[in-house]
Amino acid sequence: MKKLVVMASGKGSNFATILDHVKKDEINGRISALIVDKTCGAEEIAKKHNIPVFKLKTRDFTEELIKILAKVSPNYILLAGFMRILKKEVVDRYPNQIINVHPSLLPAFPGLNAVQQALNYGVKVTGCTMHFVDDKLDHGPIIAQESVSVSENDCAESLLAKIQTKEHKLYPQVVKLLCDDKITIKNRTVYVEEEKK
Ligand SMILES: Nc1nc2c(c(=O)[nH]1)N[C@@H](CN(C=O)c1ccc(C(=O)N[C@@H](CCC(=O)O)C(=O)O)cc1)CN2
Ligand SMILES: NCC(=O)N[C@@H]1O[C@H](COP(=O)([O-])[O-])[C@@H](O)[C@H]1O
Repeated sequence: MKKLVVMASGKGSNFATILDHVKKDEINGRISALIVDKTCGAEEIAKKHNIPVFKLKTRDFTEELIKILAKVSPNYILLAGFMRILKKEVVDRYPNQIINVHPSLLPAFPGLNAVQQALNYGVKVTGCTMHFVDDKLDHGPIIAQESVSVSENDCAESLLAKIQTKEHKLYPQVVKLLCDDKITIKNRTVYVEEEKK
């Protein structure tokens, strides 16, 4: 049973989806804590389900975060809409143990407002990416991706909704694979052990 910590800053729809799969025993893991950097929807979800919430208080939250993580001692740290960049001091303590979901097909459109970036560029296909987190931004080895088509009448909200539908499918799948030790990595290539038929 793996210990999971989720980090969020927003509504928490990805957190809620992962929690749902954990509660249905579909994932060999338990969410030990939620870490947030602001009052947010994810915090309300955690409180409703009696999951301990740690709220980062300082602007440079690195030392505070290191102490919290040392106390909880997770196997994996799941960034689910956490909108702050983790410093090298944190990332180096948890090699290949921190993952993130990003609303574009990386390396396209890294950073903030990825969905609007894709619309502004005029791409016909975008999507979401699950990746390991390194000390750079949206640069870590890619674990999995899902695509969505961009229609002419899409706006940022409608396109984000399509992308998040795929995120809510992909994120729990990746967490399940991680908790079942079915993901390995060599250099920048991530290998996923296929389900035995
Ligand atoms: N070391 C890493 N930390 C984080 C990564 C990562 O890949 N490496 N991913 C992000 C998530 N993310 C995109 O997926 C992302 C989050 C935040 C930002 C950003 O520019 N944040 C600003 C503050 C924005 C705000 O407060 O509203 C900043 O930190 O200066 C870009 C991309 C999570 N962390
Ligand atoms: N660059 C990071 C980024 O934009 N992450 C995005 O924040 C959303 C959080 O939604 P949620 O709080 O409902 O899970 C997700 O769609 C995720 O891809």
